[in-house]
This record gives sequence, structure tokens and C-alpha cells, in this order.
Amino acid sequence: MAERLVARPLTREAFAPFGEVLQTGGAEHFPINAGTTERYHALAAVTLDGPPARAILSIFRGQPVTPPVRLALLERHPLGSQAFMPLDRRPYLVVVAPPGEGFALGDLHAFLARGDQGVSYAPGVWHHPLLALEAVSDFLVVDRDGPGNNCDERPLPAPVEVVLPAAAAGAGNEEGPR
Ligand SMILES: NC(=O)N[C@@H](O)C(=O)O
Ligand code: NI
Repeated sequence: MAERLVARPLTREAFAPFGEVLQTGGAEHFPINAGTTERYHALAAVTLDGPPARAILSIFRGQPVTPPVRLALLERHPLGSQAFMPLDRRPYLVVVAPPGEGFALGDLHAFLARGDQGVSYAPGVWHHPLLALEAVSDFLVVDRDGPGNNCDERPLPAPVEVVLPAAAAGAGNEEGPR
């Protein structure tokens, strides 16, 4: 019998122990380009620790998962942050646990992210690899490329199933607060 983990809506406050939420709502912003563009500034910083490395931008094309989603492992990137921004503006799942040498099932948190929200995992934060929902979905990913081991995987102590709260199941892509 798998442990049930209910996903809750992603908010900056709830995600703060794990990193930043990339969204326009609540962000510092100002007009640029003679007022033709609004800059939502410094939503997150890119962290590159360890040996000299570079920040790179990639696109991850994720196959969708169908809740209830059964998890078997988490991973972490001890030497750098990793950010995901949905390009198809579909909701997706984020599962995290605080940084540290390990984690217990009680340390896991699941979030349902809207299609207008990205996340940036702080270095060392345990997280599940990309969990797209509904359809094949592209994500812009910003993370560290360089020497040193920057990906540790750790099996869960027991199977976990992530379920969507009925209320959030229809979250879809409606925009967050602006
Ligand atoms: N391994 C890899 O590039 N992807 C994972 O880090 C992930 O978080 O999806
Ligand atoms: Ni990762």
C-alpha cells in the first residue's frame, strides 16, 4: 500500500524552503524598451557552486503522467540550482523534500503548479524529476553544466502516490494574481 501525498497549489510562501516560484504575480516589475515591455525582474538567481561551471538553458520535453502518480525516488543537484518554466502553459507536479543527507516520507511535499508558474530548486533540494501532466509538454530548464557530481538519486523508503486535491484538479492554466 503506497503512502498518499496530496498535492497542494504552488505558492511562493509554501515553496520558499525549496527555492523560488517563477511567476509574474507578486514579482518586482518595471517598464523597459520605451514602455513597450514590462520586465518581471530577478524571479530567481542561478546558483553555480563547486568547480568553475556554466549556466545552460535546455528544453525538456516531458511525457505526461496520470495521477495517482507513484514515486520511487528523488534526486538532488548539490552544486547548483535548477529551474523549470513551462512553455506550453500546462499544469505539472512538483515533489520536493528539504536539502540534507537524506529524507523521510514525512519530509515530502507535493505541489500542483499552474501553467504560468515555474520553479527554481535551490542547490541540494531533493525533488522528483519532471512530472508533466495532461500532454507532452516542453519546459525551459536553466541549470549547471560543469565538472563535479551534480546529480544524486535516492530511493524513497516506501512507495508514495501523489494525488490531486479535487479542488485543484481543474486548476488548468488560469493566470495567477497579477
Ligand atoms: N536529470 C535531469 O537532467 N533532469 C532532472 O534533474 C529533473 O529534475 O528533471
Ligand atoms: Ni533535477
